[in-house]
Amino acid sequence: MSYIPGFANHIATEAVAGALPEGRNSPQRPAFGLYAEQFSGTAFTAPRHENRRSWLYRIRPSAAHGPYRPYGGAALFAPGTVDEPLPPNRLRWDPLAMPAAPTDLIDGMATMLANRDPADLEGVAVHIYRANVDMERRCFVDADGELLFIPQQGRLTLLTELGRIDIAPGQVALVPRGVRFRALLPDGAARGYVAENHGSLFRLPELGPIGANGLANPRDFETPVAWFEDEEGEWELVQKYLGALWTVTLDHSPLDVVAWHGNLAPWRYDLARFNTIGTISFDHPDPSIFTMLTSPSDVPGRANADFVLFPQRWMVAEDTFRPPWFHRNVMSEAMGLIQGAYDAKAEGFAPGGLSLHNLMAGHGPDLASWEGASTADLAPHRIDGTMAFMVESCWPYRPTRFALDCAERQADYDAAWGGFPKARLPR
Ligand SMILES: O=C(O)Cc1cc(O)ccc1O
Ligand SMILES: [Fe+2]
Repeated sequence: MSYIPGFANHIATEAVAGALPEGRNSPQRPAFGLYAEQFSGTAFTAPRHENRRSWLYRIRPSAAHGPYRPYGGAALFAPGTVDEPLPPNRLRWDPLAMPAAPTDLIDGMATMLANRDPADLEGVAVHIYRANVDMERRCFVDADGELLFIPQQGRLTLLTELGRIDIAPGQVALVPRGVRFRALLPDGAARGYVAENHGSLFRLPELGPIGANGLANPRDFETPVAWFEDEEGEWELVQKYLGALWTVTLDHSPLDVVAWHGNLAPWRYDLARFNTIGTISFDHPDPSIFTMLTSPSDVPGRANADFVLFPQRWMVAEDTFRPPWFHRNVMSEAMGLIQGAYDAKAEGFAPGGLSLHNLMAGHGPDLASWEGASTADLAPHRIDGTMAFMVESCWPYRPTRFALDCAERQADYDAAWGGFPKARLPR
């Protein structure tokens, strides 16, 4: 399976020679009787540099379906968040247990945190998936936002309308809003995170004085070439729409796009390609230096969602407390860990776990990390074998009922900041 490098480039690809019209989008009779369909990710009138759309040439129009009915499965996926007053508590979870029964990616999705209503076209939700069977004769489509898949355990194959994406822990993939797909699990079991962005599309951040290169470079994003399946018989299509799940039965696989062109398409990215930038003098920079993707809000500089990476890297700062400092922010921080240990949390934050430090919550290094980093010899030191991430949002997150009540929620997270010695002022 091959991929085309670049971020949001205009691509033209066909799985059958002659399927893609030349020089026009909507010929009177597309080749082979294919149906031409425009697929938009932004308003028609969005500024040119933000405008994202593709033209799909498919075996049947995606309009060919009956009425959707409420979907009875995936009880933990998009159940809504608790509406009681939200205490200003920090929250943390151990990795969620793998399911005992056969469970595919969609039924294995547990929504943990969300903010805003998908109908606002703002906000972001954080889900965790645990799955052990392939999606067979079953597809999923999210009308509520683009899906950033962050595997933590086991490979994922995403068979999407616009091509096939293979990812493993250490890689991420993005499926745009409205792209139908099904997921296969080559390792039999998989766990990971999904950031669902209801707001403006994720893009690469501005680089300012960093210059023309650095952080995630556009050439390292990979978009799959056209791929399709021509399958008949009963197929289920589950849709997430305005915060609820719906199902419809089709008489064919909806993954029937034979050719497409445009700049709205899924991609994958290898996190090892991230060009991490940090201090070579003193002080720990703000975590915005680690931004891989950003979804701006309407307020300049205040992200609807930032996807931020904390990769393995060298720490060389002189006369500096090197891990993240103590802080309280107006932004809200959901964090996950793909591999290794996170430098601000010596204890209790396991790969596959999740934490939430919401609006103005005091947080930072736990006691053990603070003790270690305050007394460490400041020779150059490499933080190895780690990859943490943050989904930072200007909208405070609310947990779901499941997130609050599940056995994996740590009852004693506040203890991470217990036992700090009092400062000793001169008498
Ligand atoms: O809270 C965290 O661990 C995330 C974080 C990391 C960092 O390097 C600086 C600030 C920050 O919020
Ligand atoms: Fe933080």
